[in-house]
Amino acid sequence: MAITSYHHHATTFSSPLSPNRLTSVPRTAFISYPTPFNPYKLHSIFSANVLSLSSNKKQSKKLFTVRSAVAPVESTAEFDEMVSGTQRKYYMLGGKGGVGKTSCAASLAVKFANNGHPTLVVSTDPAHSLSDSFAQDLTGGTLVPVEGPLSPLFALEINPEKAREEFRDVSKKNGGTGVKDFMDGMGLGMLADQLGELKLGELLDTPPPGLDEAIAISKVIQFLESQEYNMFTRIVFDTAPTGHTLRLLSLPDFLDASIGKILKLRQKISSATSAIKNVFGQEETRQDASDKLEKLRERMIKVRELFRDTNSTEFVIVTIPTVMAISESSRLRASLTKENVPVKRLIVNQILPPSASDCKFCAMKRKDQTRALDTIRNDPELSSLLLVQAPLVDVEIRGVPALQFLGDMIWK
Ligand SMILES: Nc1ncnc2c1ncn2[C@@H]1O[C@H](COP(=O)(O)OP(=O)(O)OP(=O)(O)O)[C@@H](O)[C@H]1O
Repeated sequence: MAITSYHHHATTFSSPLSPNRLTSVPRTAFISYPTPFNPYKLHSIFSANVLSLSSNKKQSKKLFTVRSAVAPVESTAEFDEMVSGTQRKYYMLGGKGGVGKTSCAASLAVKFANNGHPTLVVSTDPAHSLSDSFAQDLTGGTLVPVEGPLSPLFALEINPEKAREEFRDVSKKNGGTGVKDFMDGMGLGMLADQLGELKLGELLDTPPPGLDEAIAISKVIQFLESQEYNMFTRIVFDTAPTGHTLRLLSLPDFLDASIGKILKLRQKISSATSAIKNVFGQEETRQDASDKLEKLRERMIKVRELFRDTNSTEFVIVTIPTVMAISESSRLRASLTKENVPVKRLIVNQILPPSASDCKFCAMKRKDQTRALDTIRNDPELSSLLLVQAPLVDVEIRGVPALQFLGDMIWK
C-alpha cells in the first residue's frame, strides 16, 4: 500500500524575500512523493534509491483524485500568507500527544528557512523531541544551528526545570525556599499567612502543571529581548500536549495576580522591615528576588499579549483523523477561542494514502478516517478552520531532507 519512496534529489530554490537569488542544495538523501507543483522549488531526480513503491505521473494523478474524493473538506495551508512579509511572526503548534506536533513544527521551520526567513524553532515541551526530529543534537538550552536549510535555522530546547531552578536560586540564597519562607524568616510569616492566596513560595517548590511551560515561554521572551535574536523573522513553537497548553493560557493571569500581590505586599512591608534589613544586611538579595519577580510578571504579561496578538501570532492545531483526537482538538479550539487566541489552520496528520493494492485493513482504516474527517466538517469549533491534510508516510520522518519533504506536502 506504500506509495512513498526515497530518491536522491538536488533542489534549486528561489527565495521570495530575495527572489533573484537562486541557491542549490547539496545532493542529499530525499524522499519523493507525488506533490502538486511548487513554484519555489524545482526538483530534479538524479537517481532512485527506491525503498517502496514509486508512482508514475498517471498514477499520482489518479491517487490525488481518489484522495480529494475521500476528503472533500480539504484545503491548502495558504503558505503564501504565512511566508509573506519580513515582520516577525510566531507560530505555535499544539495538540494531543503523539499526533505529530514536533514533525509539523520542524517541517514548518525548515520551510520558512528555505523560503528566506531566518527562523527559530523552540521546544517548550519538557519531553523534547526536536533533536530526534532533526536527527541532530540540539540540546543544551541555547541556540543551536540546524544544518541543512538555505537560510539560518536555529533550534532552542528550553529546559523548564533549569529555568525554574535559576529563578528559585535567588530566593534560596536567602536560606529559605521562596518569598514566603523569606518573610517567615523576617518574622512576617503571619502577615503572609493572612494573605493566604500568596502562594509563590509553594508555587516554586511544587509548581502546578503548566508552570514549567509558562516559565519556559517567559524564558523565550527574555531571549527575544536580546540583540542576537533580532535576526529571526519566523519563530515556531513546538508546544507541550494540549492539557499543558490550556493551563498555560490561564497561567499568566494567575501569576500576574499572585506576583502583583507579592510585590504590593513587599512595598507595604518594606518600610516596616528596613530596620531589620539593615541588621541582617540582606537587602541586595531581597531586591534581586523582587526584581526577578517583577521581570517574571512583565514577561507573563508579554506572553499573554503574544498569544492573543492576531497580527503576529497564530496557534496551529495538529490532530489525527480519529474521533478521539478530533474531539480533543475541538475542545482545544473552544478554549483558545475563549482565551482570544487566534487559530486559523487545522492540520490533520497521518492520513492513510490511497493504495493500488487490495488491502482490507487499509480499506477499513481509510473508511474510519473518512468518518473522522466528516466529524470535523460537522464540528462547530473546527469546521471554519482551513483543513490541511498530511499523509501518513511509510518511513519515520527524521532529518532535514525528510522534514523538507513533509513540509512541502503540508505547507503549500
Ligand atoms: N505524517 C507522518 N507520517 C509518518 N510518521 C509520522 C508522521 N507524522 C509524525 N510521524 C511520526 O510519529 C511520531 C510522533 O511524531 P511527533 O514526535 O512529531 O509527535 P508529537 O505530537 O510531537 O509527539 P509528543 O506529543 O510526544 O511530543 C514520530 O516517530 C514521527 O516520525
